[in-house]
Amino acid sequence: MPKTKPSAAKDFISGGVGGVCTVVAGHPLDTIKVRLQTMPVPKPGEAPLFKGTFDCAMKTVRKEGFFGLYKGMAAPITGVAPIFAICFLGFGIGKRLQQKHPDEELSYPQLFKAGMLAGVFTTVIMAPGERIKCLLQIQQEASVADRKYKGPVDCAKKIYREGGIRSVYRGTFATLLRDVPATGMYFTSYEWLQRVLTPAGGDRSDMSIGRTIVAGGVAGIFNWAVAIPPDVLKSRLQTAPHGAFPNGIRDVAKVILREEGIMSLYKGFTPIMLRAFPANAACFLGYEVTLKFLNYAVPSL
Ligand SMILES: CC(=O)O[C@H](CC(=O)[O-])C[N+](C)(C)C
Repeated sequence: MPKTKPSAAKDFISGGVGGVCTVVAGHPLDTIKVRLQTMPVPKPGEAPLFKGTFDCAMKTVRKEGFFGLYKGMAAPITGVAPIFAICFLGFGIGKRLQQKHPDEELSYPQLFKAGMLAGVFTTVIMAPGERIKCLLQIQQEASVADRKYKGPVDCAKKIYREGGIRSVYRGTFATLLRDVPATGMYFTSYEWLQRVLTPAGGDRSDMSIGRTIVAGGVAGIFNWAVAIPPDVLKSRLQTAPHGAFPNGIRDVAKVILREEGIMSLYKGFTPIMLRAFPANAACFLGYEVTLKFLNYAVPSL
């Protein structure tokens, strides 16, 4: 008999709590990342809008106040909780599909496959959620009245009016390209570190706060090491004016490589990596604590 009953409902709820923790811990650096990735290319002799992560943070706080860094958070908070809920649910399903019995320890390639399935599951809401989030994050007008999009619902309505459901789902393939391998990496590295850091004779399923923070933070870094280049392409595609890239991600890749070079595929590297550790340590901690609580309070769920 397994020590606790694995369940889709527990994975879903705990994943949702993990998602909320991720956003609260990581949104300011996510805003900086999107602004660096999408700032206009400076003309010859012109200074770039932001010189780097710190400059972008300082200019944003000076111009828009501290909460400028939290711009666009309503969309991820409402979007990310279900995304992470579905992600952890998908990972649980992916694991159970490969297990012969609930106690069977999966190999790393099997964990990777379960993670990739989770990446496919999340894209249905991740793609439109990211499109809305990126469009809101790049607005730099200080007053709401001057902004094109007043909030996530207004943004969703306007992009739908502009180009229908295709516009809302612009960047779906790019999102799959980013999240399928990255999510495989995410869960495999988390599980690997949990196993490696469990002391000899200890039990991996006994939660340890320190181990979870390290494994979760490093899993976030591994996730983004794979995800950054497709993420740059995705952000550009999702924030471009209607009709700018008729062939989608292929056109974006061609233009970026021709005009800005291969290194531009790593734009936003510093804020991404600075955010990755705390945001994902918070995520897995939120997930594990909630799961432990549910196993204690409603073991039969
Ligand atoms: C792109 C993204 O949401 O990555 C998640 C980690 C993070 O830093 O937000 C991981 N995952 C795609 C598995 C949800």
